[in-house]
Amino acid sequence: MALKQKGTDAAATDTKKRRRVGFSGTDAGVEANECMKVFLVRNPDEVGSVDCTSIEPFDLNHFFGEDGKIYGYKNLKINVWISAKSFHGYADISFDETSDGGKGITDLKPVLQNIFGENLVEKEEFLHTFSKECECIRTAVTNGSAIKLDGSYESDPAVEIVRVELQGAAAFLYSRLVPLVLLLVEGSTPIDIGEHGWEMVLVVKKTTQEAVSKFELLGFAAVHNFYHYPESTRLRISQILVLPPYQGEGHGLRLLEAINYIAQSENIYDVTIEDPSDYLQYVRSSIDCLRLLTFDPIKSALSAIVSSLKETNLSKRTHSLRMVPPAELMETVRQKLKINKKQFLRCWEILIFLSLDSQEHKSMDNFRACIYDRIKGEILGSASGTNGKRLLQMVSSSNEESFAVYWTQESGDADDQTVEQQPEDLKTQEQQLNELVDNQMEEIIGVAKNVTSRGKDKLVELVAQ
Ligand SMILES: CC(=O)SCCNC(=O)CCNC(=O)[C@H](O)C(C)(C)COP(=O)(O)OP(=O)(O)OC[C@H]1O[C@@H](n2cnc3c(N)ncnc32)[C@H](O)[C@@H]1OP(=O)(O)O
Repeated sequence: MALKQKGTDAAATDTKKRRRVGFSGTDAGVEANECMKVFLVRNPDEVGSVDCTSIEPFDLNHFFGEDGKIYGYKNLKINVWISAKSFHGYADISFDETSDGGKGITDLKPVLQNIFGENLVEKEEFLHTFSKECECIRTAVTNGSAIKLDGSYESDPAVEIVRVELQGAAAFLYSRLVPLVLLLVEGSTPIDIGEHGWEMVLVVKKTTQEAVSKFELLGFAAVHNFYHYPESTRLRISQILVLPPYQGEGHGLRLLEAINYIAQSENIYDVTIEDPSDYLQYVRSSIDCLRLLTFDPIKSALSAIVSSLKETNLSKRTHSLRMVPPAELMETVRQKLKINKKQFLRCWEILIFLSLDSQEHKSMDNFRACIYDRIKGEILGSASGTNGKRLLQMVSSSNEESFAVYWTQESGDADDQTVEQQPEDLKTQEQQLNELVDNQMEEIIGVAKNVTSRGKDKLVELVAQ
């Protein structure tokens, strides 16, 4: 890590020699997101340059204290280069002056250590890693087994998917990847590689020069195999990351397909994803809907619900119409496709939407009314009818969903007495519900569009049922 005051040489890194100046007024600090940049580099020539691939961490602020700010520096710049070959990092820190303007001078070293750990090295060592430390990917890959998926990477046979147990060389590789995981996978913490049952699925690109194979890592997923009573195993995708230069090229999708393939070929109980990001959920639902479009057992149940949505008038309903599939169908989907119940329910709504004519107002209104009733039921749960409930959470059965918290306006419940609520500050429960329904409709429409553009022929078959 190089720490330097602008206009001075490396010798000036001694903090004691730094000139201290006063800030006019209290030091407002600078957000880490504004002064820190991270670059992914493939060769030594790029080190020190800010014109190479920069990665966009979801939020650097959260590494820096409660308010995400760095105090005591003028014109601070933190540039970190990460090697795409060994995943070592080198940090260059520069600033004009330091001064305690009332909030101290943030000690940057421990924060960077928290993110980059032992991967962070001095410049000279970092430059050496490009020739010396290229082996960690190759060693991990050589210990793994390739997964061949039909139609996958036909256009680029150099790209391979490899499955490795998370121990030895693979565990070492994972430890090198931790900083990228922390920076790019929101809310992540390093997985405990000492725990039994972890594996990684890697996407790598192989180049062979002078009979020596070299591998470039494009992405990976960390997957946990855990026991399911009485005698099966579930697969939980804990972290999935496609390196920024390669995102949007289909690698995330292939990783998910490879994991589905493993689950089906080894008769795993089902596949779950731990707290999926919105985009990952979108990619996952797109794939699962496409798989379900050609899965015959869903067709009759789907066509029955579609018919009732076309015929019923739900606008004056006294009880809710539920769009849930039959329990035995959920079980068949789990057994054959390894799609867990929660995920199948999501896809089920998307498939119903895809089977409806968006120009037919009645069936679309009915569809929305069903989504509304479902969300309302999830939120109010057993408390429906007691509208005064102040705080509610939606908890997933598969332990993979986010929580939602709602306040309602009505009082009367003992809990309400503890919170001072100004009616003008609150949205009504109805508004909150409608917002949620709008968001849900947006998600459904987003996936439906993608599925339509990629599976037109399969869709024609489905709608013709
Ligand atoms: C559990 C967790 O880890 S949650 C956190 C997930 N990870 C992150 O957020 C880290 C940063 N992001 C990433 O690493 C990646 O963006 C990921 C893993 C989320 C997705 O991987 P990517 O390689 O970027 O996505 P990929 O290219 O495979 O797919 C995305 C696009 O291809 C489309 N696509 C391509 N082929 C197909 C196909 N056959 N069927 C359906 N969709 C397809 C997808 O629909 C999507 O299109 P769009 O965005 O243009 O509408």
